[in-house]
Amino acid sequence: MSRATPRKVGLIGWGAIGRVVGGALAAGQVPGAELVCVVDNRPLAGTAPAPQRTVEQAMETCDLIVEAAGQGVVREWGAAILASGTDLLIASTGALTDDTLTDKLLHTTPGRVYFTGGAVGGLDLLQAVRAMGPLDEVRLTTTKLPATLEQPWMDAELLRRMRSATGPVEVMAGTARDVPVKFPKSTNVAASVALAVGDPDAVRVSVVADPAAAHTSHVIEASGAHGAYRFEVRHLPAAANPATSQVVPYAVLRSLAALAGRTGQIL
Ligand SMILES: NC(=O)C1=CN([C@@H]2O[C@H](COP(=O)(O)OP(=O)(O)OC[C@H]3O[C@@H](n4cnc5c(N)ncnc54)[C@H](O)[C@@H]3O)[C@@H](O)[C@H]2O)C=CC1
Ligand SMILES: O=C([O-])CC(=O)C(=O)O
Repeated sequence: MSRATPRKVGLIGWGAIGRVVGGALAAGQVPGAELVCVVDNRPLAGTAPAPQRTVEQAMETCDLIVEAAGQGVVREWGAAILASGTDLLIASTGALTDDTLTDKLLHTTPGRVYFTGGAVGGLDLLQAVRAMGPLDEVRLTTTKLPATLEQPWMDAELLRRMRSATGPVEVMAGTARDVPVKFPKSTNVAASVALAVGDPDAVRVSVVADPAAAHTSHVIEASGAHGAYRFEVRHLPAAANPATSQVVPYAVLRSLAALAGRTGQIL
């Protein structure tokens, strides 16, 4: 059953994700949800289908805010949004590698915090498995085009290897605690896996740059007392931002449909 009154949605981030999400909302493609305003730190000059507002204004007029801007927005505004009574759907899950912030977001009321599955699948099942007890081993291997993984902290030698690579190059091996900090705009998926299994330190992550990676791939492998799990996805990158997979805005729209109470939704 749908909610009696539509959810009033504010969107932070008018980029590769936000434009598709905002366009679909404005076109009425998510019954029970309407786009009220858009927040971005760049002037949008009327290019969005709803007025540009500040985060403070969005909190006053919306009952659900979608973050599709970056980890910094989650850190700066997450708790304030929830404290204002506005629900928050987060795409930049990488901010949740900070336990203090995670704790705050999970315990600040009366708003409720949600995370989109984003670019990866299987998180619902891993969360169910985790309810039976901890997993022994969880691995994520993310492979992308080298240019989408370049970071200011990389030394000249690593950049040279990435730029001249003719095959896959591992650019970082670590955990879901430290990888999303090093690649803030391109490895949120690691933090999403960690949210599903309940422990960022338990997820081993390998980030691979591959000049032949026409598709971004994420392979999740997990095992424990109750079984073994493997999820592999290959996505075309979004044209507007190749660090983001094309499917991500549609994952956000699916999350929004669930929050708007769409019947028949797979949860
Ligand atoms: N959970 C997941 O699977 C995924 C999560 N993401 C997250 O979503 C974020 C957005 O992705 P895209 O749309 O591809 O990025 P994008 O770079 O295309 O767009 C980001 C937009 O947010 C705006 N923005 C940035 N900082 C802001 C701030 N402090 N206040 C207001 N606006 C701000 C920018 O001006 C830009 O318009 C990524 O940075 C990443 O953290 C992205 C892909 C997958
Ligand atoms: O996790 C991220 O930030 C982006 C990503 O890998 C994807 O969209 O496939």
